[in-house]
Amino acid sequence: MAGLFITIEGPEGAGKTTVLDRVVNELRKQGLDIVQTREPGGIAIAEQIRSVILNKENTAMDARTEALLYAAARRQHLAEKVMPALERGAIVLCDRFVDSSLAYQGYARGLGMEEVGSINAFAIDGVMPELTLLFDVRPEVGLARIHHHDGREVNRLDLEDLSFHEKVREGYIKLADLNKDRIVIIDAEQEEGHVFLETLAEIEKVLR
Ligand SMILES: Nc1ncnc2c1ncn2[C@@H]1O[C@H](COP(=O)(O)OP(=O)(O)OP(=O)(O)O)[C@@H](O)[C@H]1O
Ligand SMILES: Cc1cn([C@H]2C[C@H](O)[C@@H](COP(=O)(O)O)O2)c(=O)[nH]c1=O
Repeated sequence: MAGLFITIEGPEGAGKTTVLDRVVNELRKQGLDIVQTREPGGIAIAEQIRSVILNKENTAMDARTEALLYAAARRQHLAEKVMPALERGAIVLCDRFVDSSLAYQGYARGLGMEEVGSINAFAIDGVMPELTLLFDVRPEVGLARIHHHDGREVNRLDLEDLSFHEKVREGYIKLADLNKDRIVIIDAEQEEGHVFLETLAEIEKVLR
């Protein structure tokens, strides 16, 4: 595939969406063909799956069902949006991808990173990002941010206890250790402007 696939990862309230919006603006000003998207979601079918997974009423959802639904949404989003964009040579910037499933379902939920990796191998069929930026933030900082963010709906995963969110962060750090050639850690507790500049610089490195 001719394009470039970049993902942004991190715990709740890390600032991914805020910084991604600024980065996309900047890169579009440079005349680049940018597709900004997110998981779960990004296209109608995956957004419908998202609303099932994140619905606060769905407290009975089994952990494996949750993992499978994320993988299903991922497959549809890849097939319908990401792969066609990469094939035409675009730069795809995606808020979350398979590392979220490994950190949240594999590590924090305890399903196992390998097991969750296996169901996702079927979904992604070899498509992996060239670069992943991991926005690292302590969960208490990230959660405080989202609770003060007017208009941001608190979803089923946000409501997990602090120890779950601590495990998510731990899972991400393990993934970064295992994938040093792909995952770059950004200190997301810095002031937003610094996070933006560091993110842009990392992306520009792979664009060169
Ligand atoms: N570096 C920063 N310092 C302080 N606040 C920030 C920073 N970056 C973002 N915020 C604020 O934190 C809140 C959450 O940001 P944002 O929605 O971008 O996070 P996110 O990583 O996309 O979260 P989630 O994945 O949980 O939806 C927003 O109110 C945003 O303005
Ligand atoms: C892709 C993916 C996401 N999650 C979790 C992470 C968040 O709690 C929500 C998505 O909400 P956001 O506001 O868009 O960040 O879903 C997950 O557990 N596993 C995944 O694969």
